[in-house]
Amino acid sequence: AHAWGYAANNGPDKWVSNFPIADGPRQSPIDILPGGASYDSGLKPLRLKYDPSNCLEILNNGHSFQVTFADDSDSSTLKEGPISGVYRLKQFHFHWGASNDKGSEHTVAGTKYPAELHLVHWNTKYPSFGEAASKPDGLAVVGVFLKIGDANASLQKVLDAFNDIRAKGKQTSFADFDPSTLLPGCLDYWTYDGSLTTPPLLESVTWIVCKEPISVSCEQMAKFRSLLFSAEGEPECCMVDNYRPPQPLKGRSVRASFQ
Ligand SMILES: COCCCN1C=C(N)c2cc(S(N)(=O)=O)sc2S1(=O)=O
Ligand SMILES: [Zn+2]
Repeated sequence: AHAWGYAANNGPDKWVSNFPIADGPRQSPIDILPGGASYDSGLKPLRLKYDPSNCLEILNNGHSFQVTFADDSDSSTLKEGPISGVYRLKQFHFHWGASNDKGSEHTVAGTKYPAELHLVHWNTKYPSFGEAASKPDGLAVVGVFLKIGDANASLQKVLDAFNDIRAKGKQTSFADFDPSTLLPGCLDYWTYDGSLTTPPLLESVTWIVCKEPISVSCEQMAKFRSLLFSAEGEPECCMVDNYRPPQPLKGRSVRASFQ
């Protein structure tokens, strides 16, 4: 069976055949309707503390690129917000479009952003990431929209590593990067219970989507699109449109940390 991807023959509409949970009750992403979200004064501010020395490497996994962190201690963590306990940062990655009119996974009243950042954290009440990934409260992903504007100096550090990871399976060391430099100034957020947006689509994610986007320039978006879905020696296939479209809300409520 061919692996999952984003092409016509293996893309989001085909995932259900190998991953039936694709039609489950708490799938992600969703279209966020600000008018339909309910303000919850009990929601705390996000408490993010990241240690740049935990940054290990950057890799092209064939469906996105990700920056991986050492998660053997509580030095890069997410606390408070809608969650209880301590969640450790495992990796961050992005989703983006072939053009600036699409690319984000979550949408806001139908608005698509050119890209979306995901910071993936796992609940330390479980012994490992792999264990956590299958539990309903196992993961917490912070989503940040990217909007066309000024070049983003922090993002540029990540893009400068792309020449070493252009093809699927390539990886290179990537050190001393502080992912909090990729966060917007205001950390107001929407939150809801959802899933991984890629196979295995596990329904284990507390989603925390920031209302305020960060900036990315057109040139920087072009750099994202210079990556390849394909491995070295295969016909070149540009890594673009690696996003799953919004899924049915199925009765879930979306809460807002702000009025
Ligand atoms: C047991 O491992 C299960 C899969 C592990 N992961 C793979 C992804 N493709 C993935 C996508 C994620 S997303 N787009 O929902 O943030 S988080 C995530 S992940 O949790 O890092
Ligand atoms: Zn993602």
